[in-house]
Amino acid sequence: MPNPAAHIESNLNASCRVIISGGGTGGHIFPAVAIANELRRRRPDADILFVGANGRMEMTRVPEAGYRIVGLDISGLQRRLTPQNLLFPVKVFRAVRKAGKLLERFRPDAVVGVGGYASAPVLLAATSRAIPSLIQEQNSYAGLVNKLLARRVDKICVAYDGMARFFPQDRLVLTGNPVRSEIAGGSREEALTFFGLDPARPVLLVVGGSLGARTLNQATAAALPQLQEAGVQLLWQTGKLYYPNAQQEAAPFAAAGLHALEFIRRMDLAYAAADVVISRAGALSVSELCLTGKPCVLVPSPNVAEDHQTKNAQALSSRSAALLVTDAEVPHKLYNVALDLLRNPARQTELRRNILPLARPDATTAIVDELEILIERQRALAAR
Ligand SMILES: CC(=O)N[C@H]1[C@@H](OP(=O)(O)OP(=O)(O)OC[C@H]2O[C@@H](n3ccc(=O)[nH]c3=O)[C@H](O)[C@@H]2O)O[C@H](CO)[C@@H](O)[C@@H]1O
Repeated sequence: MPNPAAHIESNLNASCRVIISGGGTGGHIFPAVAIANELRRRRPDADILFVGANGRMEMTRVPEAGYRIVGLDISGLQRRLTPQNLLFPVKVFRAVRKAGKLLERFRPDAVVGVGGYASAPVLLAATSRAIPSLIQEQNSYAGLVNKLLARRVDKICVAYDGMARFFPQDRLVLTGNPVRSEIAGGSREEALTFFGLDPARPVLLVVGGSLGARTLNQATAAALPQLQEAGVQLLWQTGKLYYPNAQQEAAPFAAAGLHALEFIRRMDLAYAAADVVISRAGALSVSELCLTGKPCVLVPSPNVAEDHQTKNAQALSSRSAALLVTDAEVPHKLYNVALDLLRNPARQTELRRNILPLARPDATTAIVDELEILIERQRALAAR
């Protein structure tokens, strides 16, 4: 097995060296990219290295964002008894050892964990070497890795109130979720040209989270004739797994402006093009909808820990800042609600007015402020 540490060069003259670890889904990866971008904006010579899990989404998305990434061979513990589970402790042991070698070679001033498998070995190795560490927790219900490591790390940046039930109060900072800075800056004109859409007709964006959502895809496939009839254009993000089918289903509607897309790299333009968004209620999707002020129908995934997406969605729907349709209601309700909203500009304006104040545009800055404190502390210690 190749040793990832062996190939890593580190810039010992950089004003700081930081490792950012974690991933698995976009909800972990893109906040990590937002943190890296802000650190690089402040310190253009910062040496930033990502560590992810081999085979997971971060191994392609992070290089696309312009950063180096090293993959560890680590996966999650299955929730039932499987042969892989018997090997789990061995895998963790090996991953922690590799992470340790990586740290010794790269010599980071600080390590950031954003949740997901790869953050566990890196944070374990870092904290046992007294390297300063920071966790960013995106959800109102703490992820397993973050919960397990909370007592070992220096700072825990959270997006919701009430997180002291998971994390030690003395390390907690309420910052909000870091959203990539370009997300709210897309121009509608550029977006319509980019996606080849007609400026005279409304646009609906459907996003099933970074992996796609079966229920949304089934309902969207069934609604294609209705959308065409209504003159609505569609950007339908399907996720990798569902794309081959969805592409076939959408092909006859392409001339009417209804498009299936596996993954949207330019989410800034997708939001800018959209009049209305149907979305899963993952933490980052919700933060981005707040920041872009999009009228939206949220459909929380029922398959996540402690039903946290329902809580994310209710935080908005209870303030009339978004509409909520449950996963079970989707087949008979979702497209009636979405089409009503598309036909009702006054309701769109009301939702926009209510969702915008819920954004936390300074979240990334606040997290990188915390990170810089750790970096400076470490540099001061090293200079002694
Ligand atoms: C099923 C599951 O486990 N979902 C979790 C996962 O969601 P998931 O990975 O779907 O994450 P979010 O909804 O929080 O964020 C999705 C991110 O991917 C980006 N994006 C999405 C689609 C696309 O085509 N292009 C693109 O760039 C979005 O702009 C956003 O930045 O992590 C979130 C944050 O920990 C959790 O709240 C979710 O409950």
